[in-house]
Amino acid sequence: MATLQVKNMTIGEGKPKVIVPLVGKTSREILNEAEAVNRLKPDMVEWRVDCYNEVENIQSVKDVLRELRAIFSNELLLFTFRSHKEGGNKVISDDYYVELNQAAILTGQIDFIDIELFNKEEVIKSIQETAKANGVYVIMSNHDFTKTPDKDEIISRLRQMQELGADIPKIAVMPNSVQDVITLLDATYTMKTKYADRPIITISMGATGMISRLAGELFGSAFTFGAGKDISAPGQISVEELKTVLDIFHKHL
Ligand SMILES: O=C1C[C@@](O)(C(=O)O)C[C@@H](O)[C@@H]1O
Repeated sequence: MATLQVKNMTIGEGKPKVIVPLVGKTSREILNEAEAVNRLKPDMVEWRVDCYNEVENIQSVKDVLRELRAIFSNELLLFTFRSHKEGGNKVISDDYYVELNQAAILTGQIDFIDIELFNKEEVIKSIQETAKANGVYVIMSNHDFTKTPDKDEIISRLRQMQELGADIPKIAVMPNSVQDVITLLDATYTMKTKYADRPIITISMGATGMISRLAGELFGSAFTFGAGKDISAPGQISVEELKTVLDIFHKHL
């Protein structure tokens, strides 16, 4: 599994890097949250723009992005519109999904953009081309909030993302048993050792899946999401606790 160098961060080696989501609803809430999250010293900050009540106003989105960049001048910034069908907060049209993501890329304020795999090919292509042309890296993602697909299906989705040219393929799934967590970890390790030629992110959500957020250095997940002011998905623990465990793994591995 090759690493990816972005700014001064080598992604895919050593400790998993910590991403903290921003899930505020108003501009004010988001900026207050950002100040608090900044103190946690995350490696990357994810703005979950689907939580923002003005997400349908491109100018407001751009204004918030400018302020976020000023706060997070050293951290990587990830822009994510999570669709309603994959656990997000708002339903928007394909056209607006493309327009919003392209506008975010063109601000020059973000480092990464999230594009969901389960989109029409032309939707993925248009956003990806804009990202490439503007030096923005693509995390391609897929989420299942109800179950864990089998090992082959998890691997097949991650490989599909890789074939589509994602810089970082990512999958988050919900376990209904401990065996499901083992399936996710098994798929992750097989991906890391057999198929991945770039960093990947894998998550088993909920309390049962917590180990997947802690042991990425062992199994092969390059990033892990920690809770800032609020969680953006079940199973996220505080950044402080998360970093403690990541340090323990790193020290002894
Ligand atoms: O895709 C992911 C992963 C996530 O769902 C998690 O389980 O930590 C949290 C989301 O904010 C993010 O976009």
